Amino acid sequence: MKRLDTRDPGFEAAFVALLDTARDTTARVDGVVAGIIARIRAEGDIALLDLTARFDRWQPASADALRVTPEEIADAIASIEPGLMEALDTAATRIETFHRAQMPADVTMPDPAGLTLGMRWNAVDAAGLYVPGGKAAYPSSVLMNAIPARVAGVERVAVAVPTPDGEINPLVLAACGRAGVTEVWRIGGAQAIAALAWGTESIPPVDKITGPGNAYVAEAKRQVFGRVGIDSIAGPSEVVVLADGDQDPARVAMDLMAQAEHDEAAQSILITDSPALADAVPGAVEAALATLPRAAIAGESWARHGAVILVRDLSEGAALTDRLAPEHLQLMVADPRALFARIRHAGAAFLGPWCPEALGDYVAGPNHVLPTGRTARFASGLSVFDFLKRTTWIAAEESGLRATGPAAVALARAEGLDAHARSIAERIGLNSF
Ligand SMILES: NC(=O)c1ccc[n+]([C@@H]2O[C@H](COP(=O)([O-])OP(=O)(O)OC[C@H]3O[C@@H](n4cnc5c(N)ncnc54)[C@H](O)[C@@H]3O)[C@@H](O)[C@H]2O)c1
Ligand SMILES: N[C@H](CO)Cc1c[nH]c[nH+]1
Ligand SMILES: [Zn+2]
Repeated sequence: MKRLDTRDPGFEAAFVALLDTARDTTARVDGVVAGIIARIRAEGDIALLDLTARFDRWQPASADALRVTPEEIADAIASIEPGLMEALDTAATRIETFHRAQMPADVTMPDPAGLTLGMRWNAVDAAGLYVPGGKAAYPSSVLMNAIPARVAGVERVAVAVPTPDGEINPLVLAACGRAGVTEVWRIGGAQAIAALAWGTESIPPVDKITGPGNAYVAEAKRQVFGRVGIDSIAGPSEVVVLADGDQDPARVAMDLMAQAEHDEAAQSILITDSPALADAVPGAVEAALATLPRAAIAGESWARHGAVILVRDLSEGAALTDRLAPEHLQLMVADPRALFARIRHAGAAFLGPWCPEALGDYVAGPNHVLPTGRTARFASGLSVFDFLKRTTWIAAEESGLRATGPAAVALARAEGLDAHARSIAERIGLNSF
């Protein structure tokens, strides 16, 4: 864990180093990922089976075994104890309500020149949803991906989830069932992203790939972009807790560890204007780690990428937060709304000491698939918009073409594009030359 203080002369260099640190598990994974994608493109199912055996330690008998059967989904649902199924249902209902509220309306705009202009939203035909499964199972990520896809109206929804050692978490399958997903593939990592993007003999390609994952998944999504659409780069988890001196160090510590326990490459940062809190939290983190089953992962993340930054005041903290553009931002201060108004770059914000980030991971309603690695400067969390695209349209009668066409003809002539000019001019009897 790094300790920084904005009063120190070396602060700016240390902060820039923190911003620039690559958090990938193996420093650079782009070469490995390019090799995996090339193999899937060249060899299809054979490569998929081989890479699944290598990285997930599971050797399927044939490509048919890669697809989860409807009976397996039904059995999984039946095996979940009712209280847990109720919790899944609460989460699903709340996520659906929030995402329904996001649905945009089509636009139709009659215009005084006699044209009618519009914009229509359509869902993509097929979406591939990546649900991580290497170090933890994520039933919640099934809901966060599949519900917006369904609300947007995507016809084919295919889930890819790795099954390390062949084991699949029943709650993941139950979440697929609850979200109405019937196409589930036991594949993970870069090979899953490549298979969804390019297709194999058994897996038809999709148009858009969404969902979080580790460094290999994030890099694979980056590399297949263009062949398919992607949402954001939702890589190893991050949180910035911006807290004042009235906060309980133990609660702050547990919130930091809640993201650290995802991955050794996760990053948890405390920014505070309170020297006392800055002094207390590292000890509270050690105390929390002593009680956490995933202490090895969380401790490694905290040691490698954690930071405590002491600032002169909360405005300075807000400015640093904007530079970090974290995936999650917790504002544990007396007036969180006022402070939030001064911060522009974060994937999702959690306002007040009673709003731990983990609430948003599961049941609040907004999506937990969020941009990481400072990409919240330009990207947003997953939403129905990721499964929709716009088609603009123009309807013209003769009068509308006569009113607006001459200007287009003039511009087409100026660009030297004769066919453009004549396609309009000859319709309205204008001498184009
Ligand atoms: N940003 C978000 O919205 C969000 C949400 C949930 C989870 N997460 C993140 O998702 C990630 C989940 O990671 P995970 O590892 O548990 O599951 P994962 O499914 O993302 O990755 C597992 C896969 O990684 C591949 N892999 C592992 N080691 C490899 C190697 N050496 N070479 C090639 N491929 C390799 C394997 O194919 C394996 O199937 C965590 O970083 C977590 O923080 C992010
Ligand atoms: N915090 C993760 C996003 O970074 C999402 C998640 C799922 N389950 C628990 N947490
Ligand atoms: Zn989480």
